[in-house]
Amino acid sequence: MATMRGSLRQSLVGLASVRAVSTSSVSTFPKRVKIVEVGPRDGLQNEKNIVPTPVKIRMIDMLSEAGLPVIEATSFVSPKWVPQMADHIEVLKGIQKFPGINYPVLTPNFKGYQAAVAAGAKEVSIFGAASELFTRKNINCSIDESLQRFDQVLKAAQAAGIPVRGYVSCVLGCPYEGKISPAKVAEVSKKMYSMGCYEISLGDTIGVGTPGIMKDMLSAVMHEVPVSALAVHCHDTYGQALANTLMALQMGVSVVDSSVAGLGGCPYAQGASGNLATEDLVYMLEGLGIHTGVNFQKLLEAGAFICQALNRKTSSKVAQATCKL
Ligand SMILES: CC(C)(COP(=O)([O-])OP(=O)([O-])OC[C@H]1O[C@@H](n2cnc3c(N)ncnc32)[C@H](O)[C@@H]1OP(=O)([O-])[O-])[C@@H](O)C(=O)NCCC(=O)NCCSC(=O)C[C@@](C)(O)CC(=O)[O-]
Repeated sequence: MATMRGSLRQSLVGLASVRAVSTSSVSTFPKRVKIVEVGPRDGLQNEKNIVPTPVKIRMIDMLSEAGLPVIEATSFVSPKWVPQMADHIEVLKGIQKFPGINYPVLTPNFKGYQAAVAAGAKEVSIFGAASELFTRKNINCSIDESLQRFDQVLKAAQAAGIPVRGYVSCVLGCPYEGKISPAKVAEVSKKMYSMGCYEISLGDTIGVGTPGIMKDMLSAVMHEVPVSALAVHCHDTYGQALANTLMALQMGVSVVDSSVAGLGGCPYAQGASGNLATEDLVYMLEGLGIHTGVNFQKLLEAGAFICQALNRKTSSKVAQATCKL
């Protein structure tokens, strides 16, 4: 039975390659997409029960074995604000560092940056938002103040040769302010990019966006930041994450954030549910003939491992489908 399941899974994975051949003439998509796996950080930060550190480490090692090129490992935020990430030093020190894989961590301020670098971080991410109220709820300051804090991190990181990624949250809507104008997203993105972030990840934090809104927002941002420096980060609260990501790919974005098993959510964004599932993203990309370099079987295993540890079902449709086979 196990062998039969295995071979059926193989055929499902194989189906992706068949589709890849039939659609390889689609020229509007990037040839290669970099997946930024955020499961160990975004996926776990909202979990009520503290996930044991060895489980987090094993999850990250399995994701490394699956060949994800970037795995966001943890965040150096205040343990009072996000208790789940309090073991950031142990996690970062405990994981295997595979050659060619980056393990960035979130750093909201200089204190977090210093702690992250001392623990061996080779890349950090700062996280702002296009919404004043969300910024206040999430990192306890205004947008302007957040940019001043980020500037301190960026200057230190630049001096140390450490790349910095920047997040802009609430790009398609805010849990506290509602609609967010594309112009505001473009303004904050431009500032963070000009300050030295090598990449700006645009977050639909509460998953309210639809492809049309994604298109308008990206059009505005692409006037200010080159598309090669943009990533999208879609939560799937309203089931739009894959469609929104597809729109971004069609517009030339070639970096996509996702979370294994569709885990995720921000503790300071009411109503935020999981991210786009990495399994669903890989399945779609391979089906489009877009190379990801991810070992699909090992990715499924990593998802099954963390779901078992959390005692919950996967949110990935593809993982659900392969489980039924
Ligand atoms: C930014 C702060 C720290 C400001 O919080 P604050 O209370 O204003 O900070 P403070 O400077 O006044 O310090 C208060 C205490 O926190 C400590 N502290 C200060 N900084 C740190 C630090 N880095 N690491 C550890 N401890 C820290 C500091 O030492 C002090 O400790 P005490 O003296 O009371 O014992 C806080 O608001 C915070 O940690 N927020 C993080 C919230 C968070 O992690 N949210 C989730 C990530 S964002 C997200 O999920 C969205 C994203 C990225 O996925 C994209 C999307 O979906 O849109």
